[in-house]
Amino acid sequence: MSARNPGTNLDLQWVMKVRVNTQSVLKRAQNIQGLKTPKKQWQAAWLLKAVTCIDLTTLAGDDTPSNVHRLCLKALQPIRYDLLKSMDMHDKGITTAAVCVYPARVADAVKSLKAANSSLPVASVATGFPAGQTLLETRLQEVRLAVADGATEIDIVINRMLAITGQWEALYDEICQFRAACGDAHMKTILAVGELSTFTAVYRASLVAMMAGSDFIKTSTGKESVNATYPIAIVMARAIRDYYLSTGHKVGFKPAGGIRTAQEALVWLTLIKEELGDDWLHPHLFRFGASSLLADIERQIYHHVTGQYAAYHELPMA
Ligand SMILES: O=C[C@H](O)COP(=O)(O)O
Repeated sequence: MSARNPGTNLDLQWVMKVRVNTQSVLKRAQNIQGLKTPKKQWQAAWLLKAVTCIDLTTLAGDDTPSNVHRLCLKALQPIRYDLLKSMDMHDKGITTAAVCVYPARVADAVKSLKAANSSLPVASVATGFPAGQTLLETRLQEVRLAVADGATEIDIVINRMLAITGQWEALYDEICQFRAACGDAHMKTILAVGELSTFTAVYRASLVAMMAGSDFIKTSTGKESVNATYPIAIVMARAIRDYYLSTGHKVGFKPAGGIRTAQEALVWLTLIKEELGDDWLHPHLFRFGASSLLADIERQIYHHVTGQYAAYHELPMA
């Protein structure tokens, strides 16, 4: 990951003066979706880039040490070796950016990666994921325990009640406390945008999260009914850009929830390139939070290499 965002004091005046123009955001999103995405070998290259930006995720009630182990092995060899060899990419060390699990599974992931002699980061969701409706002390302790178990990235969820009711100072204070509890672990702040009522609220929550020292802002838990959408991403990307122009600190962006196809991944990369520029097209500033995107990307790469579509059973998945 890159240099950390140290955060700033809460600038409430800035937060409150923001107004987002819904129509122009929707128009921009349509415009981006209409742009041509790369084809042939350029598409394959972009898809490999997408792979390196995935936080390969399992966040299920029935997660066990063995499926976390499989997830880790898949993160370390995300694309079948023979396919990479055909593209002369077999020796480029392509892995996903991280694995992402529940706090209780962090130790399993750390153990599997260590056994594989890998330093791939383990990200843990925390702070009462997905609802964030546990007591503050419990949420803080969850962060500390995940870090103690070896997580080097923590995906916190914000207290939506504070954002929905406009208690920005209280939200800032909570996120600052989470940042302190993270210590050296990088903090991604999940806004759960599907539960915030307006684009203006999304922009304000993004700003507050960055002022409080988030290293990334992330759209969703994947458990809300509305997760990562392109219009919301534009609002968050503009907040990231404005924060960078004002403070000089680059904050990363992580869309998450419902991103399943290679074609969507290409649109997301286009959106980031258009809105934030090439600096953000790297895992230290951009991640996909996704549990099943990799399967489709590997399938498209199989098609690129062989000219045929693989059955899902031909590609070993986490
Ligand atoms: O942070 C990651 C999300 O929970 C993943 O959501 P997904 O299962 O819809 O890909």
